[in-house]
Amino acid sequence: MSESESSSTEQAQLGVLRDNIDALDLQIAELINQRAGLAQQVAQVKHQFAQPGEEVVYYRPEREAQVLRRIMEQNKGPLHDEELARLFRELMSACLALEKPTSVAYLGPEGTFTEQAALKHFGHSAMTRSMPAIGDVFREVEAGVVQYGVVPVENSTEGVVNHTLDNFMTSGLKICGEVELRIHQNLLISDVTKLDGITRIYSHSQSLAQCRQWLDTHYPLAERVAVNSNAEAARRIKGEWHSAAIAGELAAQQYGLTMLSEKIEDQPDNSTRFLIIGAEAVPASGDDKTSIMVAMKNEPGALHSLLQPFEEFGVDLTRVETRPSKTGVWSYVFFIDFTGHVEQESVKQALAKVHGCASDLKILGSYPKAVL
Ligand SMILES: O=C(O)C(=O)C[C@]1(C(=O)O)C=C[C@@H](O)C=C1
Repeated sequence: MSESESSSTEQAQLGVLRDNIDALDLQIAELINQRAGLAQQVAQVKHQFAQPGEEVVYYRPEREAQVLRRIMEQNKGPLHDEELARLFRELMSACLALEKPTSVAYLGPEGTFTEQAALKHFGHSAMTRSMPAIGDVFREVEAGVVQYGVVPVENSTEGVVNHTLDNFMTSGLKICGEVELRIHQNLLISDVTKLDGITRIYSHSQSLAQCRQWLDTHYPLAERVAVNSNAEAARRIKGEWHSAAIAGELAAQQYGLTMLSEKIEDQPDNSTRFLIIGAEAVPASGDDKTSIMVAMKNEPGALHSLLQPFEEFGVDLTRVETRPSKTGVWSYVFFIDFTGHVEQESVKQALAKVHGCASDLKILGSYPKAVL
C-alpha cells in the first residue's frame, strides 16, 4: 500500500470511529441530563417532606458513597474502577449543585493539599473557600457561613495534626466523611531562581519533615524555613532568586512555578487523611467508620479498660491517639477510630461499656469509609 493510500485508509477508519464517538456522546449527554433531572426531583421531594422551619439537607454522604461503590463493583472496564468513580464523583457534584450548591471551607491558602482533598471529596461544582487556620475552618462551619469544612488529620509519615484533634475538644461539629490523598512533594523554583544559588527552602514543617532525607542528600547546607502552608512557601519564592519551595503540583500551577524535582518525599506511599466536618450526623452507608473522643483518669489499667470493650464486642480499632486534656493537669484524652457505625448493635454495646469507665465520652461522628 502506498503512503497516500495508507493515510486515506487511516482517515477513513478514524472517521467511522469518531462518528461512533459523536453519536455516543450525544446519548451520554442526554442520559446525564436525565440523571440531573432525577436529582432535581429528589430535591423537590426532600423539600416537600421537610418540617416547617427545618433546614433541608441535600448533600447525602452515605448515598454518594453507595453510588460510587456500586459503580466500582459493577465496572467491566476498560476504564479502571477509580477512574470511572472519579467521573461519577463529578457527575454527582454537578447534580447536587442543581439541587443546592455545597459550600465548603478548607485550610488554605489556595493550592494546598487540603484544597485538593476538598475537590476530591466534593467535586469541582462545590463552592470552596480557603481559611487561614484550622480553627477558622471549624468556626465558619459552626457559624453556618458554610455547610462543611475540610481539615487534615494525619499523615502517614509525620503522624497526627494536633490542631485538628484539639479543635474537636471544644467543637460540637460532627465528622461526616474522610478523604485520603497520596501526597507527592516537589521542589519548586520560580523564573528568577538561580539553580546553583539555592540557599533557602520554604515549606510547611510537615512537608519539610516528609522530605528530610532528600534534603539532607541534595541540599544539605540550605536553610529550611517552616511557613504556614506549602502554598505560602510557593508564594514566597516568587521574588527570591536564592530560594526554592517544597509543595504540591496544584501550588506549582497556581503560582506559575516550575517543578525542578518531582516526588521528593522520603516515603513513596506518603499519604494524608483529611476529615469532613459538618453540623449533621450521617446515617449508615454499609461500610463506615466511627471516631470518638474519650477522657480517662490517669490511673493504672485505664488504657486496658478503655480498649477491652472493643475486643469483647468484635469492633476493629483503626487508630488510637492520645492528647493531654486541656482541663485536668493529669488527665488524658484518647481519640479512637474504629470500623462500624454507631447505629450498629456491636458498636452500641462496646460504647456503653466504654462510657462506664470513662470520665467523658464524645462521639465525633460515624461516616462512610473513604471510597476514592
Ligand atoms: O440521593 C439523593 O439524596 C440525591 O440528592 C441525589 C445525589 C446524586 O446525584 O445521586 C446527589 C446529591 C447527594 O449528595 C446524593 C446523591
